[in-house]
Amino acid sequence: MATQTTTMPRTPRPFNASKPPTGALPAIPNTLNSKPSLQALRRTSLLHTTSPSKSASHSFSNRPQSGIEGTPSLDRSGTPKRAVSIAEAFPRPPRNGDRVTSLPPPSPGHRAMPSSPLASPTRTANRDSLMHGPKSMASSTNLASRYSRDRDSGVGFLSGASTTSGSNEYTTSPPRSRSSSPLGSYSTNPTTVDMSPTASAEDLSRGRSADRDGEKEMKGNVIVSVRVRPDGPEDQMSPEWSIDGRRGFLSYSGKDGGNYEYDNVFTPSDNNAQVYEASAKRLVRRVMEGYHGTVFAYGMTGTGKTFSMQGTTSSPGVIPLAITDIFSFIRETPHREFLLRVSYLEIYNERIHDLLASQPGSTGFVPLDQQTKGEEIKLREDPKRGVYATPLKEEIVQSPTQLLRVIARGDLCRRVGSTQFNARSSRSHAVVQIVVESRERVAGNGNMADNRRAGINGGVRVSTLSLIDLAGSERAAEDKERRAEGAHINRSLLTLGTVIARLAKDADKDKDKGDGSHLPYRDSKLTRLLQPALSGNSLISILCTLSIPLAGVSVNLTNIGETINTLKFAARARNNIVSRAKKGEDFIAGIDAGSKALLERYRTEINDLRRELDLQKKREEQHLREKEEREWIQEREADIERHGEQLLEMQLARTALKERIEHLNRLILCSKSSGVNSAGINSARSSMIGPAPGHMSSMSIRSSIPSNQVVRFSTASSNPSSGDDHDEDSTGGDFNDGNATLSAQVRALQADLTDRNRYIATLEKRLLQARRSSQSRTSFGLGGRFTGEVVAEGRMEVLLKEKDDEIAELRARLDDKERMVSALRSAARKRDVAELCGKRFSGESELRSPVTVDSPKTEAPLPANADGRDGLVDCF
Ligand SMILES: Nc1ncnc2c1ncn2[C@@H]1O[C@H](COP(=O)(O)OP(=O)(O)OP(=O)(O)O)[C@@H](O)[C@H]1O
Repeated sequence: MATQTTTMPRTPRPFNASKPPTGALPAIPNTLNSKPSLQALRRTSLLHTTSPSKSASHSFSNRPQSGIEGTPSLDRSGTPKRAVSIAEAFPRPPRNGDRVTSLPPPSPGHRAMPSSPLASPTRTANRDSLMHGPKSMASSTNLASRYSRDRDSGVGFLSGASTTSGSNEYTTSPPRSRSSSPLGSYSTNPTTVDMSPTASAEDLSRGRSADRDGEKEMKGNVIVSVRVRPDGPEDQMSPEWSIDGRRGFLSYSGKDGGNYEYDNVFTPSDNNAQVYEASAKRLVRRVMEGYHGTVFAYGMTGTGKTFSMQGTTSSPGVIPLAITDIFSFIRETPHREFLLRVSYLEIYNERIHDLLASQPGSTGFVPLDQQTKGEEIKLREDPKRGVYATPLKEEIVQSPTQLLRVIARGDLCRRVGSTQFNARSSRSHAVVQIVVESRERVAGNGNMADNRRAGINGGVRVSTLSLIDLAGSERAAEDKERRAEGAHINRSLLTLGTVIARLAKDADKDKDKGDGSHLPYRDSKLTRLLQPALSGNSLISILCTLSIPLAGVSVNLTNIGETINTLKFAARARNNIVSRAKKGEDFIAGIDAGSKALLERYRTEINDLRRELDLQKKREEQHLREKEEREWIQEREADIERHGEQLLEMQLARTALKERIEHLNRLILCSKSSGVNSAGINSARSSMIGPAPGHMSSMSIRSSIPSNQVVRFSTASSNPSSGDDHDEDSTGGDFNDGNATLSAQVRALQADLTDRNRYIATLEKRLLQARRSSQSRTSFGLGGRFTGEVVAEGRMEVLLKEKDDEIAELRARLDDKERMVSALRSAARKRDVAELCGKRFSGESELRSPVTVDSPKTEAPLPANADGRDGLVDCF
């Protein structure tokens, strides 16, 4: 026996690769002791066939009275069966078709099955073909919908199209469920109809309808199926075994044998697709509608649990088919939005490991003790969430491929070991958990406000689908490690059996309480994890796998015992588990879903992010506006600076002008002073001095004459002794060269005046331009927007006004100058005249007496002004 372990990906195990175990197996508590005879079974079968309508009429009234083990009537005859079901919420799948696998075996061509599981006819189809004659085979989807229609019409099973396979003939089973009996001998099964406020209208109407006529078949929330692994051709099976797949019966006539009835009995010829269709498909769809659902495979090692749950590439099992259906449902339900998250854990040697957080061995073949495993997971209990494992990695998945990939990754980390019965035996219980969150889709952001606007009050609905592949029960192995693992596996399975066996008593005892608090759920991690499902909060489908020996093959009694234990386990589960599963309420965000519904949290987060995005956008716009404003301000500041520079320039020009004017004034005064001592001038002055124009000019000029110059003039003029032409030359400065110099000064002054006029005109023009551009910028729509600009504009106005004033002043001065120039001219003319006269006069006097020449000098010395300046100034 190989004892090596591996983390290699699982590959399909070869058909009949292992033999059934022969070792001792843990005993399952047996609360059902009777062993119905094969005759009783046959009688039942016969009645099933001949009077199908009875099933409906006895749906709720009687418990089965047959001696079939697994029906509560065996030990609690007459006691109402406690199986609870939602009205149509989790309907039983159609019964098996013509799958009676009892001796004598069917004809060889009877079980010809199509190779593709999805395209293959289902058992229900087979049944249909038998009842209604051969018809073409429809797709599995069509079959499902037809099944649904028939169920609603009360027929309970497929009708209509079907197919024959070769020359096979099939019969359709009558509508029935575990709560119904064609014999009319089943005890009453008090069925709980989910009339909770969250039940859909469809559910309610179905419930009412079922209550009303009592003829409609009520569907159980707990489906128990048995699958027989093919150990060889079915017709070579041991004659002690009889399988009626169509009716869900299985009997063993050997030692400790009995007759058993289940919701489904799958023969070796049934493939994975058929198993899924009948045992899990409707559960999966109900999970999508808001119910919690649990599917688990139980059975002896090597009997096909993993094969049924995972399947192979060519024959996908329950898990991949469920995943396909989940996404089909999402596609078919456009008015809701979904969020799926998946976790994958294993219970190995009573320790929980997160398979999604673990790393598989890189070499692919790593001894168990060397396999890297993630952090140990603890189980916690919460009133809302029930029992859950934490911390557990959950991955959000968006497509079937992604989900399958995640699970495949977890599979790589699952502990697998070689045992006597299975080369790749699962050494742990593996739990895939898919959490489905859904909510009504609304236009807008999908927040609660949008919901209210759309008239939708509901929040997020959360449901969980648990798909569990249990480790197989096995006898004590020779290998120490395998033995230790086996002990843990067997102990947990034993606890599971014990809990299930005591569920019936528990329900009787704790009708009021019903919390199962005294049940040994805590004795193993497996039962603790399954507690919510076993205690009634979940729809359950249990698939028990077993292997039936071939005829003539020596049978190990231990194997037989283990097979019988599996059958008993299944029977008890079917009778004792009571499911009160209700559709999950829609959690309103912030109340219940706060910690649970990721969808709501994501929606809230999306809304928050959207708000943040809007805010960001606004901030960006604001930033852009501010930037533009800054740029505008900078432009204005540059303008102001430019204006400032221009102003400065103008100020400089003005200063230059002032200086020049002063200079010119000085020059003019000097030229006047040059005539101070001249008699001609003095005499002319008396005629020049008029009260009117000269006075204004003199006042104006005097005001701008520096006092030192005046003093100089005064000194010169107050010295009569030296006041002759010669003296005048010495004190007259640059212009003391007589008449010619005076005319030159006048010309220079005129040129200067022209220059200044031109310069002032330029200044005026520039000022005008500056004012205009400033005004146009201000009126460009931005004027007055900012205080700084207003201030700047105000300052500009003031400056411009100052400039205007200055120009006016300059103009006035210019006028003065012009007047002064014209006065000078006329003075020059008079002087010329005076000189001429003087020359003539002096020529005559020279002839007579030279003394008279000095007379003008003494004649009228210029009176000094009050400030001591030369009085000559006043002649201007
Ligand atoms: N219905 C079936 N049809 C074809 N092959 C099957 C079927 N059931 C099981 N097998 C084969 O039997 C072998 C053992 O099956 P599987 O590993 O699924 O058993 P198991 O119950 O999971 O065992 P363990 O508890 O040791 O993990 C595999 O090779 C598998 O391919």
